[in-house]
Amino acid sequence: MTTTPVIDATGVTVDLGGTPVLRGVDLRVLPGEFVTILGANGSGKSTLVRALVGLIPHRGSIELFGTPLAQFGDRRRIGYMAQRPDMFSGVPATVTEVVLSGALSRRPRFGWPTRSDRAAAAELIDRVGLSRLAKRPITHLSGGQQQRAHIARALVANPDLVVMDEPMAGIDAHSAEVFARLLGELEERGTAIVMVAHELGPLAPLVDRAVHLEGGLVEYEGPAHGPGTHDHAHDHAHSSEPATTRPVPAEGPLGGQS
Ligand SMILES: Nc1ncnc2c1ncn2[C@@H]1O[C@H](COP(=O)(O)OP(=O)(O)OP(=O)(O)O)[C@@H](O)[C@H]1O
Repeated sequence: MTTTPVIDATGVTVDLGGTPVLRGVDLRVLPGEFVTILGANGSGKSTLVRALVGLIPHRGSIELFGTPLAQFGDRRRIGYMAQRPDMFSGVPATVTEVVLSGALSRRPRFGWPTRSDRAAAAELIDRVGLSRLAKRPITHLSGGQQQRAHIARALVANPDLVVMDEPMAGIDAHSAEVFARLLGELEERGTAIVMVAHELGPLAPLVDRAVHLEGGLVEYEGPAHGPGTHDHAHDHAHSSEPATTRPVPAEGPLGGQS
């Protein structure tokens, strides 16, 4: 029996402002896989995830859950978190409203939040440590607290695919551990995760595969090495690199955990 990939992208090419930003990227993600997109600033990471969720036009082929992107209508199966999400910055929405909006936008028909939507939102707000701030306008929260609210928003509809662009930016060590536990639970339930990251920290052991972009091309694809995936003492003894996950050329087949 073959498993339908959650994402099957071939030759994804994107031009922005007349400049080629992605130049034929292939990406295949299976249910339950956690793939991290790495690369220097400007290498095309955000452009790739935005193309994958249909936010910007592309050439090449993208299929989600076996359906071409243009025909894919089941948006509630996808939890997306943009880089530095600021869509609520001009709106006096509370933390609860922001998190609940993640459930509403993924319902087939727009409607009032159901009791289970509210329960799911309250649980996630609690998990990310924002219960005390649930009724506050999101703009009154610190940057890291807002980031945690947006993480809760992306996960509230129990998606089958989570796409996140640098969700760890600005969140503290304890919140990163909580986030790792949430993602670990999703991964166990078969949710696929695609995450743009510069540092993985406690997420590193969850990652199945790293895709490293350079100049809009896949420069490396294979196991992610870094803290949590191999010996820390070895890192400190033999490397002066910061505590970040840096892929190295693969020796084994793709998709394996080192
Ligand atoms: N609207 C645009 N018009 C023209 N060029 C753009 C546009 N948006 C992005 N770019 C360019 O596309 C390239 C890739 O940008 P992208 O945001 O995908 O990079 P990134 O790898 O996510 O970087 P970072 O690590 O800084 O978030 C950059 O060189 C950027 O300047």
